[in-house]
Amino acid sequence: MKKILITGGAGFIGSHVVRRFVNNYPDYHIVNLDKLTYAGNLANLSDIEDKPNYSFVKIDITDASAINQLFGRENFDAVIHLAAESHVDRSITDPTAFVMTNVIGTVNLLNAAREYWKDDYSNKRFYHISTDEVYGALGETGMFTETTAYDPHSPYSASKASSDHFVRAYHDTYGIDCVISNCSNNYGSHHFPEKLIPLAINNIKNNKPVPIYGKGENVRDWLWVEDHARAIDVIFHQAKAGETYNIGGHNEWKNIDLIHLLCKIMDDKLGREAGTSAKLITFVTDRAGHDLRYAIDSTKLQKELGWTPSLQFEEGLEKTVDWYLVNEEWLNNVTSGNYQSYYDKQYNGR
Ligand SMILES: Cc1cn([C@H]2C[C@H](O)[C@@H](COP(=O)(O)OP(=O)(O)O[C@H]3O[C@H](C)C(=O)[C@H](O)[C@H]3O)O2)c(=O)[nH]c1=O
Repeated sequence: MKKILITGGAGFIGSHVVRRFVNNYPDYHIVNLDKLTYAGNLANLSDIEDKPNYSFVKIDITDASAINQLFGRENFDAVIHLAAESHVDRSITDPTAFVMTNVIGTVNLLNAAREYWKDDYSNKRFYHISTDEVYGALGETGMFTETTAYDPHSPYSASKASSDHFVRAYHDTYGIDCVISNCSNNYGSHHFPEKLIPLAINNIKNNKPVPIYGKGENVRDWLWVEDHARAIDVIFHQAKAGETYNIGGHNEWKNIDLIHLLCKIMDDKLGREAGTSAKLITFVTDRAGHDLRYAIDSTKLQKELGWTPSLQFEEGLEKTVDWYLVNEEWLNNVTSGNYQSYYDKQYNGR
């Protein structure tokens, strides 16, 4: 049985990866490591938490000794590293938290891999999940490829760029089998409502203003989170050591156009008169250093490993809205801060 450490498994993307691996690979044991910050929520995994091939450990990756003890106790075959501070706005107000978790935390994991796998790196794998924001910003044309030079602008993207560099350095210097993927914006279920799409869904539902930074002209490439989890599965199993893959939806939207589409879906779903939700759109002060456009070319992943996105955006957005409307309790819990009590109830004393 393979033992795989997935870090950040209680977060948005992480929980989709954990669910996929636990369900699809009964012969793997998945250890989910998460600090359970405001954005980590074990309720995201309530459907798989009792499976025999799943366990959870609450650890902060900035705690090197806790990481080393874990590696000493468990004989991991691989690490899929998703744990990160991920919200660009928070990185602008508190950059140090991003350096600590995203840079120091990643180096702590790499050091543990280096120490505990040193007898034979060949059968191990360290897979770092990263972002397209490391490449910087595009004008109106062009796309990021795997050879685009790094040019991060926000403290968040600078911390992810730095952690990518460390992962490559440990591959080149110590020979650890490392793989990196850089993905575009994700959307789907279990997304903490501070990011654009879930925040807008929550605000529209509650008749609150939907804040659009600047003029809403910024462009993002949106990918359904389950397609990202499938890409991670494919890359984890098939990529050669040292490789990097870009992952994207080939699905660019200006923020304002996306929000208008979302408002239309919400009007339909909530039985509101057409145009009601759009009245909530409120233009607010722009994000500092706001990157104009991200667009990512995933041809390499498609050609070499055969992955393509499965879901059309309009359909995926509707599915996402449905999920939030049905899972009102989840949304109320995360927005009221109650979700921590879920952890206390489920895991304290175990
Ligand atoms: C929260 C919010 C955002 N925005 C704008 C800012 C961006 O142009 C766009 C998406 O913002 P969001 O914060 O949802 O995501 P990004 O800043 O693009 O970054 C996200 O996608 C990448 C790949 C990651 O790697 C990040 O971890 C992830 O957070 O909407 C608004 O106009 N209003 C709002 O209230």
